[in-house]
Amino acid sequence: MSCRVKICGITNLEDALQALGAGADALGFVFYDKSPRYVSPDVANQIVSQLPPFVVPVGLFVNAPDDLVEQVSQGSVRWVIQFHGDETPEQCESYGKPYYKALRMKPDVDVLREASNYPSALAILLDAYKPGIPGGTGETFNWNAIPAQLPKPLILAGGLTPDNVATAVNTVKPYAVDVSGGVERSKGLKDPDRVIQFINGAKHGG
Ligand SMILES: O=C(O)c1ccccc1NCC(=O)[C@H](O)[C@H](O)COP(=O)(O)O
Repeated sequence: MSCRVKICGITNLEDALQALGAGADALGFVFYDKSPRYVSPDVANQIVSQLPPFVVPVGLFVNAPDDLVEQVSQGSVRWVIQFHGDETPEQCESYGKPYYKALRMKPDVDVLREASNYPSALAILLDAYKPGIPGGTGETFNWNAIPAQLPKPLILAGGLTPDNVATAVNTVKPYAVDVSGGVERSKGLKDPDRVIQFINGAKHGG
């Protein structure tokens, strides 16, 4: 089975449909208002209502208030939630929705221990750590620090690009890869050619 691809930071329908046409499996929508990729719940739910079947829309939150998560979730039964902040396992479970937990690769992080704290997560996403920026850093991290036996499917993120994604997939062998900045033409807008190159690299080695 080839590696799955999540294109994150979708802000408009055109980019969503282009990514799906190129073979994306999941689309990420950032509900963190300090991000240049922020999208409002209304716009995101409007986009999700026009997606074809067999596509996973992923709503991304960073220590968000309950009412924001609920407002988004109630817009469509299709949402999977990606918790990208310091949310506890209890918070992640409290919405009754399937979820991914993102862990940032701080130098001293015990990934196995952290990941095992979220037994109800569908997957664990590993992302680069940059103080003050919770995600979308455009930076890679040391893939050798990823434990071989994670308890959940791994989504690899952080600084992936059309140039390094095939190496990342061959080295780490993740369940899926996740990209934002590496396939943009400007913050929040995707570059169709880079999206195609990235997905080909992830699924077919370039
Ligand atoms: O993308 C953002 O702006 C963002 C902001 C705050 C929290 C998370 C964010 N993105 C999460 C993602 O899933 C990104 O795809 C992931 O961090 C990788 O980003 P990049 O290094 O730009 O590919």
